[in-house]
Amino acid sequence: MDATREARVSATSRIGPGTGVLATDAGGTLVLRRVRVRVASGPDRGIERELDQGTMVVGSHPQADLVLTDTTVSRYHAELALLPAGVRVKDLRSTNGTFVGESRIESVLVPVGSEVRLGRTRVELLPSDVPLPDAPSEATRFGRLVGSSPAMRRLFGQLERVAATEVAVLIHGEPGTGKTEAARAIHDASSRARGPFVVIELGGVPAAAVGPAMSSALGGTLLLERIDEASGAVQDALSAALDRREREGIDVRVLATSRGDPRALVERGALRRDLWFHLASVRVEVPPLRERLEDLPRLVHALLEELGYPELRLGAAELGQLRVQRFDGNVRELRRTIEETLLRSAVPARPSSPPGEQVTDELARMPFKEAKDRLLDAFERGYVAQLLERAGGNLSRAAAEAGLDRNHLARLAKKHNLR
Ligand SMILES: Nc1ncnc2c1ncn2[C@@H]1O[C@H](COP(=O)(O)OP(=O)(O)OP(=O)(O)O)[C@@H](O)[C@H]1O
Repeated sequence: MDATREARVSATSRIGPGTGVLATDAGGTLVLRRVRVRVASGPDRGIERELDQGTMVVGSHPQADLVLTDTTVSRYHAELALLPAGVRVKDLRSTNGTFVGESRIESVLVPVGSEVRLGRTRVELLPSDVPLPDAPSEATRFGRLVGSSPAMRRLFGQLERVAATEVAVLIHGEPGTGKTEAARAIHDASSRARGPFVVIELGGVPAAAVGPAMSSALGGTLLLERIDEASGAVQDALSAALDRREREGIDVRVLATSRGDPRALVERGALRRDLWFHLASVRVEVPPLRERLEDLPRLVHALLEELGYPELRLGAAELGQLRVQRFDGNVRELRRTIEETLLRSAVPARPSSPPGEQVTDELARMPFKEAKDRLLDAFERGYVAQLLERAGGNLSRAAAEAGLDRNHLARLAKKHNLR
């Protein structure tokens, strides 16, 4: 297998099945991103080729993938590679150079829609997306996320699809909707499930923590929590870490979450554009709870189960009350509401409730030794009284029954005034 072909196969397996790269279009639909490479000037003007997988070598040699007759173009002039984040343009040591804008480049990642120049020929990299069928999943659960509403089943369909690939995914949605759970579930459903799942909260983290987080996720998944809260310094560190990952082939899949609308972040300059290309070519939105109230019964059941009450069911009246809540805090707020309801309604203690029911409030407030003596005293008195009663006051019989020394039992009986 020659080197180019090998690169093509490995690039294809990197971007998953089918031809093209999984991406999200402006309308939020998953698409297979392909690029139409169109010659925009020079003697071959008008020629077009689809770049739908792996790499394309452009040059004047008849065996190049896109052959140009321009005499300022070298035999193997440049290589284009379709990646989830855009198109990598690499100059193959051409005589007259490869340019993006005014800059002569060696290797650079450019967004789809860019133009590059080889010698005197301009080449456009045009989007040529193929929409993927957006069928809702049959499942009503994905990892720990539950829901049977069309909105959640559509999300599950998208999550199943992205879990089968290696692409970076930006998960966005309101607070408490389940973004972290969605990321965890992607990892668990992916081929990296046995590798580490490392979470780094970008709000407030020092920039120096980014590199080590990437290293500790080797072979697994790194979740960048809340990129909308990353400071400029953290964004710079992230950008450097992602570049290094690509250059050195570091084996880490990256997922990210954001509460804010990620596109607006880029537009107002709050998120570096290159991070957008690296992290947000695939975006999935977790819908707010108020838009899927039909999920409430199932969610309540799942949360009760998690809280240790699998046998409990909420009545119609209680569910009705939940339905009129605003749930600005989404599923996290629902969880809190349920916890509070459980406390208020004094649900019987769970089997796993902490030991020490005999410790009354009064005992609990005493110094430890005093409380312990008091409790032991009460136990001794109760135990010995019942024992003697069963033995009809016969000390020897009672001692034998309880496995106690007769004299010891006599002292205990005396101490508690039982004889
Ligand atoms: N669809 C769901 N099914 C079951 N539990 C859920 C679901 N969505 C969220 N939860 C639960 O709600 C809580 C909040 O979820 P999570 O932390 O994933 O939200 P988030 O969107 O990442 O929040 P934030 O914006 O604060 O980072 C967790 O206890 C999670 O288990």
